[in-house]
Amino acid sequence: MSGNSTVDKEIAALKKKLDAAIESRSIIDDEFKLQTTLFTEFIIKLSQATKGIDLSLDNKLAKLRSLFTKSAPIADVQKLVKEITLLLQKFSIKKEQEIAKLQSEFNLAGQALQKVNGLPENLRRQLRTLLKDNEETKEALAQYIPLMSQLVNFYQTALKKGNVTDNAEGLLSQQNSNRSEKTVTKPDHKVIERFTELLSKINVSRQYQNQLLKIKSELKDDMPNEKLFNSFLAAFDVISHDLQHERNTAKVFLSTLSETLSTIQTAVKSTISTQDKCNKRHQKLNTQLQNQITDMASGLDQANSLVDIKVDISGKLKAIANTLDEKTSLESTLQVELEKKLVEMQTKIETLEEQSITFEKRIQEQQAKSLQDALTKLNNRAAFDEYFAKETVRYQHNGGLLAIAIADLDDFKRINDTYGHTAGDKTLQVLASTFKKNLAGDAFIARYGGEEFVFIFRGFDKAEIISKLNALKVNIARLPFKFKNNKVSMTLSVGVTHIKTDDNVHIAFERADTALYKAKEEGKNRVIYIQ
Ligand SMILES: Nc1nc2c(ncn2[C@@H]2O[C@H](COP(=O)(O)OP(=O)(O)OP(=O)(O)O)[C@@H](O)[C@H]2O)c(=O)[nH]1
Repeated sequence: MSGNSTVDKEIAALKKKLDAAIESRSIIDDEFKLQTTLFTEFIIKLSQATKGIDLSLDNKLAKLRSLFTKSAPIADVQKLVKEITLLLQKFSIKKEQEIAKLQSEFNLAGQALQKVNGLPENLRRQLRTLLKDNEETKEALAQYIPLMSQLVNFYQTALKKGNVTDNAEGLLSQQNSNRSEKTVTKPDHKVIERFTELLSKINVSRQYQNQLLKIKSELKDDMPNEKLFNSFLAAFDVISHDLQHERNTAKVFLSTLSETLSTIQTAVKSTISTQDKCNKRHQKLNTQLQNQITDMASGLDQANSLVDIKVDISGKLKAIANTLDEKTSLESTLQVELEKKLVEMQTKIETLEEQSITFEKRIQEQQAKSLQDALTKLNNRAAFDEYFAKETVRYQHNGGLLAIAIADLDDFKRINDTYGHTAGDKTLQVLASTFKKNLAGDAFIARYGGEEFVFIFRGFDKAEIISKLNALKVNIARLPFKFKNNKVSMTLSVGVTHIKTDDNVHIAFERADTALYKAKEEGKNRVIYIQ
């Protein structure tokens, strides 16, 4: 009896375990299905954005989609994602070469247009600027492919994470191991951090910037995986729309340019042939007139009476008048035709002019953006490199005073970790505008990266620079930041040095960096100058 009851108890316990296992399995299955759907959606969007770029890329993406629908092993998916990443990277290089080719074709077409006679002077000038700008710009389209490649890389990391914890546990999981309780899968904090940084680096047209900022502001450490996936998809949508927009702008301009060129070519050809025909017709009419006049003269010789002469002359004068009418009408037809052609050409040129203004604006916008930090709107690192190199050369030629300061926020990681990345971003924006308010007239200001900024001073001695930087430091510490109802103050450490005659940009930068390191070591919130 007692033996039976023990067996019953064991059976009941086993059944309970089995039920729990079945339930936990079904939760895992549901979640995996959901994440698979989101990933498949991402692959579809990636396929749409890259469609037609490369046949083997199209095929691999289609294969990836089918692996997902067949719930293939995650190792196969990873292998394919790796291949796709490599292809995108290869394509990024190819695309750059194609853009260079497109630019040179555009230059040739533009130069041909410049040679057309009668082109309005302002259009000629704009074309010259456009051609010059075009030589230097290749950012516009080239930036997208590496972005896609980064996003795919990102997914690969996410996939690996899923694989490390357990192949069916989810793509971005940091799971709660108690699966019998219904838990929401949370993404890894690092993944959100990297995604946020990537979003900060993406430079899209103004009209799409707010959409990216919105996506970024919605990223939170405690957001569920599916929401993060939706953010990936949304970011991808924005990038792909921007790419489309970019392609369209360039396409519209180039097609207007080629249309105008061919209209001008046709008009010139047809004017030449009309002129040719008219010349022949003119010659014929001239001969006719010549003959009529000769005929009139010979008529005079043979006339017997004044009446005969009158009749003869009046008849011949009528014929001459008719020939002259014909000549005038031919000339006016030619005039009308020429005017028509001119109006047609003018209209085309005006359209081209409008398009070239739009295109020029886009190029200028792209150029400005390629030197501007997307988050703070300060100069970016590329702009700093260019400026610092130029100023150093100038200093080596002309002498004077040139100094570089590197400023780094103290304990900024704490802001991110405690209040989130969006709060961190806002902080960086407020600091950037404080830098501008305090130093704009005195220094070139740039965001070097992360929470590091650089200032270049020209014409100030040690005491003046230290006083300016100390004043800035005090103003930063006074900024009234408030996060989640907590008053927070930020401090700044700065390292600064003057450039010396035998310095190069790297040596000077390193000296300022050493000064910054010293400022951090000595307790932060200070300015250190190194000779
Ligand atoms: N919100 C936000 N954070 C960023 C961005 N770029 C870099 N960071 C963060 O800046 C922090 C830098 O941390 P650390 O290098 O440890 O520096 P720190 O906390 O300021 O410490 P000290 O420099 O020693 O005072 C990291 O948390 C980065 O994620 C950005 O664009 N936005």
